[in-house]
Amino acid sequence: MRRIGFRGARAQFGIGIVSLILSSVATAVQPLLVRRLAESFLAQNPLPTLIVLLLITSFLTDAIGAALSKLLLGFASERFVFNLRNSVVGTMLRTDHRRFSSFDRGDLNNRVVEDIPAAQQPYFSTYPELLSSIIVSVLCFIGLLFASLRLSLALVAVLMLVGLAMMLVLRAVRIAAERSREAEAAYSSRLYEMLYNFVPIKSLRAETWMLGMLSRQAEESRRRGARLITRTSLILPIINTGTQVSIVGVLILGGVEIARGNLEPAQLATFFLFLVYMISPLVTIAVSLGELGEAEASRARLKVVFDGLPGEPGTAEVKLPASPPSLSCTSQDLTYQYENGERVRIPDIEFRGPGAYCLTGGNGAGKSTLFHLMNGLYTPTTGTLSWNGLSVDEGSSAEIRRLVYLMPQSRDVLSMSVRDNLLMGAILSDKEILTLAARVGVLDFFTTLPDGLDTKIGNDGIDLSGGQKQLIFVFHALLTKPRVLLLDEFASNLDAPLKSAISNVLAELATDGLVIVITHDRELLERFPQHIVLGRSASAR
Ligand SMILES: Nc1ncnc2c1ncn2[C@@H]1O[C@H](COP(=O)(O)OP(=O)(O)OP(=O)(O)O)[C@@H](O)[C@H]1O
Repeated sequence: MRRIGFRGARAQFGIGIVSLILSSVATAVQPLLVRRLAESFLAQNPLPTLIVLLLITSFLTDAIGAALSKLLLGFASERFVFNLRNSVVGTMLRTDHRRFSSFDRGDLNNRVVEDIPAAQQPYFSTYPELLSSIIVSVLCFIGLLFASLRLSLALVAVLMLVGLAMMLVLRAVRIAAERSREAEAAYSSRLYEMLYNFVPIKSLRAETWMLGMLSRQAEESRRRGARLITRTSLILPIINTGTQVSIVGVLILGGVEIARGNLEPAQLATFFLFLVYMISPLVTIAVSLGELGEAEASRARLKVVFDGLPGEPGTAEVKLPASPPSLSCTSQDLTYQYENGERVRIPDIEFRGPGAYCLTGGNGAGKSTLFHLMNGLYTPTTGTLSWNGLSVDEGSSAEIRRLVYLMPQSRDVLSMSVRDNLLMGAILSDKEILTLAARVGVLDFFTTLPDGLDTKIGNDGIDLSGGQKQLIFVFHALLTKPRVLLLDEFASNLDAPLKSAISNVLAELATDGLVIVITHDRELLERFPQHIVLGRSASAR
């Protein structure tokens, strides 16, 4: 994860850290220089030019170094988020469909949007702040040791007690942060579902019920968030009390030491100066360690995505020829088991191309499952399915999907232009799109769009009817002209003339390819007389 995130950001990160170190060292030498200046004033010597120059230089280095490091680390963190987002989304899109289905989509959305920015926090904010604070604290502590060994040892004793209390609190913070992130992600998933099903929820008057479900999840998230805040809120009081006890202790003990003649007032003043310079870094160290616990919770959630979504195995060699003289798809003892244990048995079937088939059968007979297997999206659990003798398995599935196009039963248009929805990356001219439109008698639909093919669909653009959406899905399939086209209920929303015109295009595709249509539509069943019926056993008629 770190390797991917830092790609292209290493130089900015490196210079940012060097600037930070310079700035921290410049901060830590200031008490020393101030002490020298004060001593010179007390001795009524002339103004020590070198010390003054060094002090001014240290102020400037401190300010410039701190600003530069903030800027460069900020740029590097944006790059880190960008790299990780691209990588996670790329992994999701390339991953095995079956593994992907076991993830909750709302939760995945939350991991990319929320967890990635949270997980970058340590590298670009918390660790650098820790580094800077440790440098200043250590250098100031060395200054303290030189000013008074006894007072330093007393200070260490107080700091150790504070450190112990901090460790206990930080552990509690980390656990609470993990639980809080999980609760937030669960809320995000439920919200995602509500937004996705907004229309059915409204139309079925289920708003109150859905609000209740969301409120319960929000309440859980609030409860866990409150627990995290309770624990985090202990950090500052512990560090403040520790600081106050240290200051008061140093003054009392220092006074006693001066009275006993063991310490000079100037030594106590120097000790005090170093202590004051050390307080702010110590507070930062404590707060940063608390933040690390929260970032760790996000990092663990991202790790699950990286580990749980392995990419599909690539196909080293192209095994299925793009244009064989004939095509055949056969299955033997084929079964597919879903994540929930549901096992679908497919009777032995055989499709032979060129040609067109209708695939029919009762609800739940396994038609869509068979299409997903034929497309390589699913791989057989037992038995075999093969294209021209090439078995559908993990090694061949990506290659099979290159030639076998599946238009699934349920999908939605993308909030992009009509052209993007039609082509989805395919490179085709407007003329090719409009020629097909003219052929199936829907040229008017495309030419009367407000911005032509650039018309946006969705919030900023036009809304489409169910049939118009289906037209766009079918058009995409027809324009890409695959060798094998699997259409799952493509005609349910299309009017009779359009259905008939599209059937003609399909018949033409079937002259040198294979077209299979899942349908119960009488006209289509008559138009494509080769049928395979899935039931208890498949039968070809
Ligand atoms: N994602 C899934 N997870 C678990 N089981 C599933 C899933 N998809 C389908 N099934 C189960 O697999 C069986 C076959 O479903 P499939 O969708 O393939 O049937 P179908 O013939 O296409 O049905 P229909 O005509 O109703 O669309 C059904 O029993 C269904 O419950």
